[in-house]
Amino acid sequence: MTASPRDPIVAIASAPGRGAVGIVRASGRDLAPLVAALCGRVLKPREATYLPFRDADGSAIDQGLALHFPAPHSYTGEEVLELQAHGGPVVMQLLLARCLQAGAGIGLRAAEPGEFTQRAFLNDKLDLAQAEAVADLIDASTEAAARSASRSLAGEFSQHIDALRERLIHLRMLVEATLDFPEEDIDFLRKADAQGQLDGLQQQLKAVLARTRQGALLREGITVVIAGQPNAGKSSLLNALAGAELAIVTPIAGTTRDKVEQSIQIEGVPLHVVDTAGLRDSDDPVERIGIERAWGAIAKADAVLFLHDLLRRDDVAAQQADAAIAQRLPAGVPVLQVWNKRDAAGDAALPEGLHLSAKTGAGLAELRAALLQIAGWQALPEGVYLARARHVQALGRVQEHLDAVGLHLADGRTLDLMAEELRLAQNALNEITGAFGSDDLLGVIFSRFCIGK
Ligand SMILES: Nc1nc2c(c(=O)[nH]1)N(C=O)[C@@H](CNc1ccc(C(=O)N[C@@H](CCC(=O)O)C(=O)O)cc1)CN2
Ligand SMILES: Nc1nc2c(ncn2[C@@H]2O[C@H](COP(=O)(O)OP(=O)(O)OP(=O)(O)O)[C@@H](O)[C@H]2O)c(=O)[nH]1
Ligand SMILES: [Mg+2]
Repeated sequence: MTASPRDPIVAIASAPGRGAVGIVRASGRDLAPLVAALCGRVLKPREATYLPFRDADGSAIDQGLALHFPAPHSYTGEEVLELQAHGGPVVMQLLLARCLQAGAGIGLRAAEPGEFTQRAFLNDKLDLAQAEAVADLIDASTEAAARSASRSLAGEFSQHIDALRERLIHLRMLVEATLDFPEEDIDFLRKADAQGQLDGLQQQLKAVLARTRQGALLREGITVVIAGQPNAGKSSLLNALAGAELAIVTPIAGTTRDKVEQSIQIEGVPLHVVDTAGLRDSDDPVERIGIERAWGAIAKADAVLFLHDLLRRDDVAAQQADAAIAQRLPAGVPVLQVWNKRDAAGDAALPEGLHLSAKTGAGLAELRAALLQIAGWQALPEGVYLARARHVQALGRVQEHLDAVGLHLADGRTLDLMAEELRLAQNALNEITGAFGSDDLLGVIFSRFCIGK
């Protein structure tokens, strides 16, 4: 990255609303005029000073702590000024406005979302995966997500990517060297055990991919659609899982029309549960629209929870209706067969699948475990670092390119294609940590941050 001078920026760094303390933060070069105007003195580096923050007329806006970080030893790697004031929204706005006014001469402007962290990235304080972890840490809604994001921010994920990259570069150099010296040939690669290196690399990649998938799962979760005939108890089950009366429950078949969505978490894994209209042939135009929506949700589901009614297990019409639904379920989506109303079903032998009662809660623990399993969640002994779907996709592309390298290596006559596949594999790895990342990608990632971060 070229270290081009960037505009100084300022923003409220603390959350909107009232708080005990609020922070206004500026980052840039040559902030001395700003420091002088707001604080009325030169500040000792990295030391908190209690002083009045001065308005244009010299009066105090508030008394607080000022912190000055000379470049490059700051969060952004630029010169940073922090004003830690009493955290009222009006105080924060006054301080922000005063900074913009006092900083007009140095071109100070309000920061865009994520711009502080983007600068930390551009100044090599964080790589891209770590910068993403900052946003994920702030957004974390479960303890597991927060702890895992913190690991990624500390660089645990990046270290795995860097280790892969080093091995990949080693193999790449070997192949490129063979290309550069035409008298060398595929035997040279054989002697250098290129195959062994590739195998090792692929194995390591597999392990990293598995862990990254877990990390992405912890961040993104999966969508589970509850589907089945009317009155099976779908809405009752959603309510039982959520622990709240979200969806309307009645004994009338065809109660639910709109989809009802609720995110819950099981062991920290987010599950987006969707309750849908009971599936049947209907002449009611409103119900038909609901049923269409149910099929639409099923088509997009990561897993389908197919709910059956134990009280109708011997009813031939119900069996036929279930069979018709089963036939229409999309191939490739995992389906969990679940029987409801166990509390009222007597002691007859139970059909295959999970059995529960949305009414009493019996069997819900087993259902939760089965949902975790279908999501592919395994609590790893080493712990999880948080990752994103973007990272999993990039690693998947690395895997494809390495598979192609294997084919070319076996072929033995396509060294140049092998070199190209290795280059593409490295590019895909680089996208994760942001080495040579495209500007488009950076724009998308940082624009999703909150302002002041
Ligand atoms: N008041 C305050 N609290 C905060 C932040 C902040 O910006 N301000 N942070 C913002 O997200 C987080 C902490 N992140 C930070 C990261 C690096 C440096 C820093 O000064 N780095 C220097 C020195 C490192 C050192 O002494 O070891 C450097 O990297 O050179 C500061 C904060 C959370 N808490
Ligand atoms: N005994 C018993 N009754 C249940 C259980 N779960 C649901 N019910 C009853 O079954 C009826 C239908 O429940 P709902 O949750 O509305 O069923 P649904 O599948 O959402 O129905 P639609 O929205 O019409 O598709 C209601 O009278 C519920 O009280 C259960 O576990 N045991
Ligand atoms: Mg319902």
